[in-house]
This record gives sequence, C-alpha cells and structure tokens, in this order.
Amino acid sequence: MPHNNGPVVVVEDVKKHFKQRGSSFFGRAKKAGAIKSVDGVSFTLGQGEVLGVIGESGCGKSTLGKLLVQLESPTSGEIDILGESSRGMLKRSPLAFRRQAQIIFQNPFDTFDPRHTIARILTDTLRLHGVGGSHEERLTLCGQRMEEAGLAPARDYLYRFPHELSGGQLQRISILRSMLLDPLFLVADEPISMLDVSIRADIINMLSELCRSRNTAMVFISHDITTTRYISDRVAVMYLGRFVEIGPTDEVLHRPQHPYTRALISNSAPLDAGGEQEIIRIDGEPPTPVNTGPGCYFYDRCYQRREECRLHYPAFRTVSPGHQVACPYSSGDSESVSVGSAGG
Ligand SMILES: Nc1ncnc2c1ncn2[C@@H]1O[C@H](COP(=O)(O)OP(=O)(O)OP(=O)(O)O)[C@@H](O)[C@H]1O
Repeated sequence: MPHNNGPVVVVEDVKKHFKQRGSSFFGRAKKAGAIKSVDGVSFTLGQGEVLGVIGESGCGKSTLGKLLVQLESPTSGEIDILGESSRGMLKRSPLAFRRQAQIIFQNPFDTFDPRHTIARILTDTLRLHGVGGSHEERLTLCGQRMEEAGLAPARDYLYRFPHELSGGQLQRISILRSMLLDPLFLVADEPISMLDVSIRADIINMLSELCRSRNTAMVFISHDITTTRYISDRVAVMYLGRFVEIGPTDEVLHRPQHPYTRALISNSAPLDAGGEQEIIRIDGEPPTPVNTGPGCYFYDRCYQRREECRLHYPAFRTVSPGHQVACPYSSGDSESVSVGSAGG
C-alpha cells in the first residue's frame, strides 16, 4: 500500500439527489422533486483514522456510506482516494478500487451467498485479487486470520455454511473478509445494531483492533453515540443530508455546539457513568429532504432559531482546532431558547 502522510480520502461537496416519484391526484400528475439524501458533504480521512457519523434515521448516513465505496454514484462532488478520483479508479480497475475501499453492512445474513461455505467465501476474495499461489495457501491464510480474530480453531468454521453460524460469528467473517486485503479504508454501516447486546463490545473491539493493526481508515456509521465515542477519533453529526458539526470525538460530544447535536446527545444514554444531563426535546420527525429551502435545514425544529436562520444556510465556523459547526450561535448565545417545539 502506498504510504501517504496526507489524507487518504478527500470528500468534496458530495451530493446524492434521488428523483422523487411523481404521484397523481385525481389523474393530475404532481411534479416530482429531488430527495436530497446527501446534500453537500465534505471531509478528509487520514490514514488509520476513524470518523464516526451519527444522526437520526433517514439523515443520509447509509447513502453517504454507499457513495464512499461507489455503490452509489454521486450526483455531484468528488471523492478522491490517495489523490485519484474514486470514480476514475473504479472505471480504470474495479478490482483495484475494491481492494482499497470496503464496506460492512448491518445484516451479516444478507451479506453472503448462502450456497457457499465460509472457506469458499473467504478464499474466493483472495483468488479474485490474485493473492496466494494455491488454494491451500489461501486457505491457510484465511485460517490464520480467523484464529487471530477469535474464530478458533478455524477448521470448526471453514466448512460451515452462513446459516450454520450465529449473527455474531457471521459478522466476524464479514469484517474479516473486508479486511483480508488490508484496504485503505472501510465503511462500517451500523455493524452491530442487529447483533445480540452481549457480543457487541467484542465485535467492536475486533473491528477496532483490525483497523489499527492494518492502519485502515474507517467511517463508522451509527446512531449509538456511546459506541461511536468509543471507536472514533473524530465525530460528524449529520442532519438532512448535511454535516452540521464535526470535530475530535470528546470535543464534539462534551462541548457540542450545534443545537441539533446538543439535543441528540441529551437524548442518548449519559456519556459518563453517574452523569446527569438535561433532556432537550425537539418536536416532530425530521422532515423529508425535499424542498429544503435556502435557510438552515434544522430551522423548523430549532429551539434557538432566529429569523435570519431562515434566509441563508449557515457556513461552517471553527470553534476550536478541528471542531467546526454550521451554526453561527454558540451554545450560550441563544436569544430566546425555549426547550421544546420550535414552533410552539
Ligand atoms: N434509492 C433511493 N431512492 C429514493 N430515496 C432514497 C433512496 N435511498 C435513500 N433514500 C432516501 O434518502 C434519505 C436518506 O436515507 P438513508 O438510508 O441514507 O438514511 P440513514 O441515515 O442511513 O437512515 P437509517 O439510519 O434509517 O438507515 C431518506 O429520506 C431515504 O428515504
């Protein structure tokens, strides 16, 4: 893998707008709009760095994850890997791209071909990428990796089919497979949310340890703030397709600046044992990312909104080194904070 001291991934103003299906009302077709699932996201990722992405359901986390590994192509914007456009890299050589960029999904039971044994699933990846001189060599390598990852002895698992393993065992295989080629970066999209609570910490530790040992950068997508805090170097908070705050993990989670981040954190389990926190209620569901208007997307639900917030989407400002927020007002700034409905 080429060594690079700069960022390994650069994401610049990436958007993914889906066409909304036009519906008809008494025979009259309604004009279709665009669903702005991801609406101008920019960030960089250093070698081996872990960026956690948090936000409510529907804010665009999974779409962003798919864009990063080119399972969706952006409507506009660029994603560069080691200075090369990922679109260009994928076009030049899909194998070269897949070697560098991998994704793990939420449900390991949907990930594999149910007709193939674990041995075939793992060795096929190596064979496809020309790793190992023979099947035996590839099998030995897979066995070693499995045992390092806690699936020991490997022979007890290699000749089983996916449905013969538990969700946790299968997710370990999924993580192992995506890390077999030591990718430059990995997207983990809610990798533990479908697993039994008792094994989640083990899976997270495995994922974290593998990324650290291979210097693989990761985008860790989750709505679980506690896990994200544990695994991430930096955290980005997403709302209606946009990052509203990004910075070093403890900085964002302990000194949240955006009203949405503060509400999100206040409604999650306390970050510190025995800690008490005020609960900030925001009413309503997040609106659909259609017809978003020129102002702040959080305006309608914001408890510290001001009239001008409706007119222009706020630019990012730097609060402390590496900590940026898309709200001009600091947490103590609000003129008329009323905890509860912005409309009430
Ligand atoms: N293929 C698609 N066509 C149309 N709209 C889509 C498509 N994929 C996602 N969307 C819409 O884009 C928005 C973001 O969806 P996405 O799944 O990325 O959010 P999410 O934050 O990952 O949510 P969750 O946590 O529930 O998985 C949603 O409004 C969703 O309905």
